[in-house]
Amino acid sequence: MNNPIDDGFVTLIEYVGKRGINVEDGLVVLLDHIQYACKRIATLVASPFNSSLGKQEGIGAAAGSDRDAPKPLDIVSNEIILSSLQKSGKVAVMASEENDAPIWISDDGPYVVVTDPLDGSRNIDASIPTGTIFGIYKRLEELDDLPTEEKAMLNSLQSGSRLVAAGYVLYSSATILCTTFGSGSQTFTLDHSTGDFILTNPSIEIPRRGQIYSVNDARYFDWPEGLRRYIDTIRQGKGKYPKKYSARYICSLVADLHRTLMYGGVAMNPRDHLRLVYEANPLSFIVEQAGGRGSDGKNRILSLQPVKLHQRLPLFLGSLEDMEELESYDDVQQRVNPGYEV
Ligand SMILES: O=P(O)(O)OC[C@H]1O[C@](O)(COP(=O)(O)O)[C@@H](O)[C@@H]1O
Repeated sequence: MNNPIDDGFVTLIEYVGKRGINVEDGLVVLLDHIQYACKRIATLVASPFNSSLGKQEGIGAAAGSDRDAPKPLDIVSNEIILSSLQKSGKVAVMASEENDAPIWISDDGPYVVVTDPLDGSRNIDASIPTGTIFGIYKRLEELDDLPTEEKAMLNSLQSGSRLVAAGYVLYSSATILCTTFGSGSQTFTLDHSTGDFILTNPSIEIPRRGQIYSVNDARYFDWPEGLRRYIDTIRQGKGKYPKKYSARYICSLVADLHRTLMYGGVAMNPRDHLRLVYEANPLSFIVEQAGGRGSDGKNRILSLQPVKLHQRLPLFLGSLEDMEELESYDDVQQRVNPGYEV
């Protein structure tokens, strides 16, 4: 018999609280705090007042002079996430793009969180989509007796193959939370009327083939020969899939990946730019769990052992068949990486 009070909708917390999948109670608590932080960030990026943050003394100037300098919203988003993780009582250490070193939170927190709190933030002034990325590991108890700084770093440098969960939140026309707990990938859409993330796709399946490539192709002349040949081939419809590919590039990693998950194809940044620990690893886990592949052009991302917290690498994410074809060109990593201004 149908439950008379069952409205057919499943919220994120109901989903992880056993209606969808079985995860540890501690992880449910942690996710609840992460989703709360992301809802606050969603409000912030859409706020009419966020541009005034850029006028805070010292911050705006730094952002204007250095392309990699944190933008004010990056900093605020970082603080929002840190505060939620602290309040969860479930986190030992947080490693973020915005902090030089990991932040030790609690000796008995069972989890380690790696995050890019606000990716694509240089797009904010134009209201282009942005995103939050996170990955969750278990704390390595065998490191408990090491000095704090050391165990904070080693816990944060776990290989992506040890992720227990990962997610991203896309702040766009809809706010979408995409997760994986290692058994498929799911999406939830924020219902602004109730403040709940509602399950909208319990099992994302990236098409085995797409017809879209996503890359900043102003860099064409800095690309290696293999990558040029690959892109020239697929855009002329001369690849293994005999259709002419289209290009789409938002320049916001989460948005470019989300579209790729929905429609198939490849999203790439062939130069050493994106970060292994808190961008490539969590997103590769999600893509693999959706049936796709994440690679640096040669190796499976999740098999790489991080050696530095802010380690950069070329990143290719997408449909299985497109990725196999791309990698068969061998020489697809952009080795010259001149300082692009925009
Ligand atoms: O300038 P490129 O090589 O096109 O890089 C764009 C990529 O950089 C990002 O903006 C991230 O870089 P930042 O962390 O420096 O903001 C991604 O969102 C985007 O996909």
